[in-house]
Amino acid sequence: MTVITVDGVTRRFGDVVALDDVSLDVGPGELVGLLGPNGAGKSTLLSLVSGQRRPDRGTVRLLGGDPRDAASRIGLGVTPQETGLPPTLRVGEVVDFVGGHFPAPVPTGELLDRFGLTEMARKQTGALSGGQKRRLAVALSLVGNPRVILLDEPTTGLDVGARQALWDAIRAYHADGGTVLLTSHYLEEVQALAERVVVIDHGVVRADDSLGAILRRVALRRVVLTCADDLSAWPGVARAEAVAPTAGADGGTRQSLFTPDADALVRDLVRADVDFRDLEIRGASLEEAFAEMVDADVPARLEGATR
Ligand SMILES: Nc1ncnc2c1ncn2[C@@H]1O[C@H](COP(=O)(O)OP(=O)(O)OP(=O)(O)O)[C@@H](O)[C@H]1O
Repeated sequence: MTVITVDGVTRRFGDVVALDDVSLDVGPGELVGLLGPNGAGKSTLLSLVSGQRRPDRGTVRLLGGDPRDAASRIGLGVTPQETGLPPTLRVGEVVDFVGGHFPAPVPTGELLDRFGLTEMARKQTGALSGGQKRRLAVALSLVGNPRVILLDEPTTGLDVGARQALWDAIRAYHADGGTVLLTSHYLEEVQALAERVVVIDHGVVRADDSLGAILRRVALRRVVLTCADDLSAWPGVARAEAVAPTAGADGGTRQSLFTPDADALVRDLVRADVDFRDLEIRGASLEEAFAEMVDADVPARLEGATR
């Protein structure tokens, strides 16, 4: 049985199509990173899975049931992007309160210990730092001993140490068999945690693959040159695109060759005496390459980049 099933889901807000025919299955014990730029539709997808919203079209199932039924959500823990903690309640009281809604909550002391919050148990949440609040918000997703957790940008705004500590807690939950669907803007975060990565942009799933496969895809470098031959099938070229205007003033086609090893490709082309000119190599950072992956208008961007 899948833990989360999203099938052909479309969700609009007025004229904005936040999700456009999205399908996604998450199996037991998976740790899936949902990666995408601002406004991609990540939070909307989580809100459908947690039953806060209804899809306009398509179906969403959570642990075999309708997420809008409270019974389906007994096995669910959620950390939303923003958490409003009651400022005058103490940390321990908030954990007790949320845990009280579940049949078999984690004992408060144990949960606080796991998240390094023991010393703050008697502090009012209004007195916590931003990082401490975030830690508490993620801890609260686990208080009900859930089978699956949804984390919306769990470590945004945290310093390196706090981020590592939260990652460790998420990893520990996963190692115990828990299922995790988390969103992030940060490749680094997804890289640190996820086994599977779903890239979403403009409400559309652009890629859904293992972390390794996604990283290989985004780690490509771009070799731009003008050549009379089509080099798209050259060894080492993973993908090729014509760059508009494709024809140079004195003939040849301007083309972008994406490759994991730009140096080796250029050496090969020189050795084979391929007649190319105006060579440019753009070393894409992971961020740049990721942006390229979600950019539907790649040829236009490449044209701009080669000027
Ligand atoms: N309640 C709402 N009313 C109107 N439009 C909304 C609402 N919620 C989301 N949207 C729109 O739907 C689209 C997807 O938003 P969503 O919050 O799901 O994206 P996101 O990927 O989570 O973005 P971010 O990374 O910035 O949190 C955006 O265009 C957003 O403006």
